[in-house]
Amino acid sequence: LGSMSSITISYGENGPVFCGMKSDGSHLVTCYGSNLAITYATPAHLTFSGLTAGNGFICGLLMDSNQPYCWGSSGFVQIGVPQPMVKDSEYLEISAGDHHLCGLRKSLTGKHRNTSLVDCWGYNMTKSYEFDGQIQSISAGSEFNCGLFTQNRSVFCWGDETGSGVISLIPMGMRFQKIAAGGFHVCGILEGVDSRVVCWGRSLDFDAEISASLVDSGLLNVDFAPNDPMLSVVGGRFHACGIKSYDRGVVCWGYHVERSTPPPNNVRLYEIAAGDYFTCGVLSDASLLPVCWGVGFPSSLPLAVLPGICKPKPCTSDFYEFKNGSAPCKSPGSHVCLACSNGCPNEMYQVSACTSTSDRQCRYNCSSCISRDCFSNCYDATGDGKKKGKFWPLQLPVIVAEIAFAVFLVSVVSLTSIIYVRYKLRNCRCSGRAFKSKKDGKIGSFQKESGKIRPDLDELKIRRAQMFTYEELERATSGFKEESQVGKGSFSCVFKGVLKDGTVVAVKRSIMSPDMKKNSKEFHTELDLLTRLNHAHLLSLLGYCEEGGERLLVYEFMANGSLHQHLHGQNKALKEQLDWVKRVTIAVQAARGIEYLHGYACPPVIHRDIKSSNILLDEEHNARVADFGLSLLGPANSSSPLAELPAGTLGYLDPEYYRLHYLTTKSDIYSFGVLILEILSGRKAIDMQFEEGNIVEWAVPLIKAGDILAVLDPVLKPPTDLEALKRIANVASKCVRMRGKERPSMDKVTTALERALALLMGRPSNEQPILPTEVVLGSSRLHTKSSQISSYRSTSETDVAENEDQKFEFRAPSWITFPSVASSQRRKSSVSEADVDGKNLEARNVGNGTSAGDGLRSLQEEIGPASPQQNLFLQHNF
Ligand SMILES: Nc1ncnc2c1ncn2[C@@H]1O[C@H](COP(=O)(O)OP(=O)(O)OP(=O)(O)O)[C@@H](O)[C@H]1O
Repeated sequence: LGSMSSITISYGENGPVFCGMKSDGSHLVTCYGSNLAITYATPAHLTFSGLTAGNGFICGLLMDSNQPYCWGSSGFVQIGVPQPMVKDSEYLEISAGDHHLCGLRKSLTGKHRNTSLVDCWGYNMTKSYEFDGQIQSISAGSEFNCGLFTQNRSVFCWGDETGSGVISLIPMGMRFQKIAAGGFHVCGILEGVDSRVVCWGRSLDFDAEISASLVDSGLLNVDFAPNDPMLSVVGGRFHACGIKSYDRGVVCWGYHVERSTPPPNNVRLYEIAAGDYFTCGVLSDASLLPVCWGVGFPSSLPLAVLPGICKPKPCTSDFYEFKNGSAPCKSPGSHVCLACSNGCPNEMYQVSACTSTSDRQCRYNCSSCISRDCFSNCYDATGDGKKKGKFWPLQLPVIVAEIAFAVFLVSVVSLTSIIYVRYKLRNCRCSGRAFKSKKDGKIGSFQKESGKIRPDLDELKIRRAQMFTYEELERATSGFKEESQVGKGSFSCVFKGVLKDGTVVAVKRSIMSPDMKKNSKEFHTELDLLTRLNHAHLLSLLGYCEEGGERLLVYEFMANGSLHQHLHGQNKALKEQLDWVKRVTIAVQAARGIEYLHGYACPPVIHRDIKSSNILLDEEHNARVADFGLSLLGPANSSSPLAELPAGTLGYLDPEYYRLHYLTTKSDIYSFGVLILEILSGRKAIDMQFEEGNIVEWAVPLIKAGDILAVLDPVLKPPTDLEALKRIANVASKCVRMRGKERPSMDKVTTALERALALLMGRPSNEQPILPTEVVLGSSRLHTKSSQISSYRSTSETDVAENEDQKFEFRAPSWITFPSVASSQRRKSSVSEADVDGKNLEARNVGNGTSAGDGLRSLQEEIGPASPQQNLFLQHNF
């Protein structure tokens, strides 16, 4: 949609893609997004002078031939050079709508010099159009196009206006600097100093009844076009955004759905481009990175792009030449011209006008500061004696008042904190004593009864991470001697240790690598996350030590090591120990741990390194997910991915994330799918001793062909009824689908695994909720706790019991804890096993629109016929 630019956004059922011309002056294109047909086909060696995009495709204007070249997929616009192409025709500008592309031919000469030709290709549009008058620029909407005449600065539009009314609503007698078409509307910036925006068309028609009813019902929000002077404007499907002239800030208007990210505050942008439901802009700083807002796209992208098109003529007045150290344009005599800002933001005055090489400069007016920015700037700028003299008399009273208020505030806060801490310390001492007495009394006898030497484990966990000295841990692990070592990771060694009080722990010691920064980062990530997370199937952190260059983490000791050791170790007996019920139980428990990370931690945690060596087993083979060194706090909404460089382990790494750097919780789902295949087959994720070394490539075709027996681990006898394992294999093959969007979410995976486990154990359960975790899975962890509580209660020490109860309350601060309820009980949503077991997943995705989605759909029904692709995209995104 819109006009040709250095950045563009394609949309459609295969997902959005942002493309931009590289910032290095090479005129090459770089793209980012989930439509593989576009990202894979992005030409690596073709150079372009500008870009435009439609539904599922991108087109660029080739630098060499001045002809369009398109890539991606479209049923209407030919990929490559669109045809039919009039021989030797060259274009000044191209612009794409949903399913069409138009190109403005280079100016004609001679007696035709006052005629303009526009060639279009695609849906309902393939034709050469001739217009009287010179056209300066063209801009494409969903199913129409508009042009701006050079001489009288008036706008004309052509195409299908059934849904938009853009042709009949064109404002008369207005002169425009530039125009931008959106889905069903057009906006233009008026000539003159006020550079106001005027929009017309049905999608921004605020009087329409439909808009009013949707706004009233709270399904959509509508903002009105601002009166601010604008430098640039772009149109999305039902919204428009502009860059304000005085501060290069961004403002959007039109419709936006509740869940959409608002335009960023306090950023300055050079250029913007709109997709259908989101918009991106290039930051006006040295980074030249895009930032995005709206629905369904990351908020920042890791690729620097050019902020404007290279044009083969010098910049006119009102424009200045963009320079970023290196030359932004390859061809000599070409320049990127950026519009000069007009005016200055509040509290500022203009110190220099826009020149041919720089924008106008503004400076804070220190005598009328109100905002913090202004104060800090003026404070910094007081090297100038005169200013200083003027500044202090005016601002001194304000500053004195502020300092007095701050001192008062700090005193109140400190006093409250001191009272609170003293109160807490008193409680701590009490519970400490109580605990001691418990240890001497009933509790001690309980521990004796259970025969375990884990006296302070729960106490440690309640206090979250305890700080250990290096000396303590060195002593606990007998000087980190080799015999104490129980495992080794890429950046750490793990030792078994016994603390002074008898607690058996695992101590993870970072290997001193040259990349200390990375070590330290992983250490702090894990420390930070684990002190806040709390779930029966996540490995608990007991403490840490950070002394000099040493980084140590102290965990509960998992007596049975890792799942990897069991499945792939030398000891065959270990493998046989894990029968089918135990293996599926481990899968369910690990799934619950991950489900907690994705669905109950806020914001969600993406583990990024799910694999069998990170699934640890306690003395009863209950699973805990471990190793959070790579984890990231994900976006609250999994439809808006993070832009992250890939990290993880080969064989488990989500291919979509690996190739596109596009990270959501669905990347963990892929790794978990690999883990299930590993559990079923006993094969490693990558094992080159087999002809097909990649477990996914090997197992998925067999599962799809229904040959489950060929996949199952030959070490174990297959169960008599294969149904449960078949279902699990099907879940795995859905988890490892190439496209993240098509993989099930973790709660659906957990439900399916729980039901398969019940089936395997001879309790087919389809409707009734599954028993609480620990009952089905036999973990003693919570039984221990409840028996502890009841044993405390049975004593006369009621105060002790209360204290213990308080401890349980205290265990769940900002993170939700749900250690004992089956996921099928937790979830109110009508997730059925069919979601993952096969039949309804896709259908459900499509039909599961939220109320906002319904709102948009009805809006679309009202304002115009949506193509099947549009419908799909709407349904998918809302
Ligand atoms: N709490 C624990 N109790 C018992 N053994 C453990 C514990 N934590 C880790 N281990 C053992 O140490 C091994 C290494 O763990 P670590 O988390 O450092 O690395 P990794 O996940 O195997 O590898 P990488 O760090 O390269 O991803 C584990 O596979 C496991 O066998």
